[in-house]
Amino acid sequence: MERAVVILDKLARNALRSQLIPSIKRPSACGNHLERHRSTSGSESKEVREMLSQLPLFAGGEIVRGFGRGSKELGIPTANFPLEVVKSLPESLPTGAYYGWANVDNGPVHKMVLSVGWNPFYNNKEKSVETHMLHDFNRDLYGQILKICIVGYLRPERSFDSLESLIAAIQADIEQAKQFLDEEDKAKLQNAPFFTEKLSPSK
Ligand SMILES: Cc1cc2nc3c(=O)[nH]c(=O)nc-3n(C[C@H](O)[C@H](O)[C@H](O)COP(=O)(O)O)c2cc1C
Ligand SMILES: Nc1ncnc2c1ncn2[C@@H]1O[C@H](COP(=O)(O)OP(=O)(O)O)[C@@H](O)[C@H]1O
Repeated sequence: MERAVVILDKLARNALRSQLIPSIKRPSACGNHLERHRSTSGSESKEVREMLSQLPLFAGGEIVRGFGRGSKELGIPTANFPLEVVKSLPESLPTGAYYGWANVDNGPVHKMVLSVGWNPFYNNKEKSVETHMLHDFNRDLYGQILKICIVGYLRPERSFDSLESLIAAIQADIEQAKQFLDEEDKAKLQNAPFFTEKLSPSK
């Protein structure tokens, strides 16, 4: 069984690079989330710029069990990738919240938000990559193949004073993701051939 693969679609990446990099200077496309970074440190801005140059990123693999907190504690279920997929994403991809597109077993493509990191609120020991699709599946998805297209970055991961604050932050991520993904250059990525192709082994 092909357990985990990651595909970085260079063509699609190059196609978007020309649109995302200038948008750092023109807040119209991705201004909101980058603004949050400008207000912190200069080095973070550079890191965000470097990260954006790698988007979009396409990845896929089997959905495995996490800690089961997403649906029970947060009311926000997340589909977790195995460690092989987590490790094969670029190391320079900063931890934090992202948005993009996702599908399961080559089915319909849905908007999604994504968490990359150690979940400081829970102090996880392993890095995880977790996708919440903005779709009501009403069932678990373990063992099925998740494909994602990471389109943009929202914010760094952080700890929170309370579970309610963590949930509120993710809900805010979801609202932002919905808006950004309606923009034409981001919306078109939901039709990427990657979502219907057979997965090829890790490159
Ligand atoms: C969009 C998004 C943003 C997140 N941001 C944070 C964060 O800033 N800090 C944090 O500790 N966890 C964050 N999480 C991760 C949740 O804590 C995690 O999904 C939850 O613990 C469920 O994990 P599980 O799938 O292992 O049960 C985020 C999750 C999502 C989907
Ligand atoms: N909209 C959705 N987005 C992502 N995963 C979902 C969704 N709906 C159901 N699931 C599935 O729900 C199950 C439970 O999620 P969660 O509570 O986060 O557990 P885990 O920590 O094992 O991932 C997982 O199999 C997940 O794949």
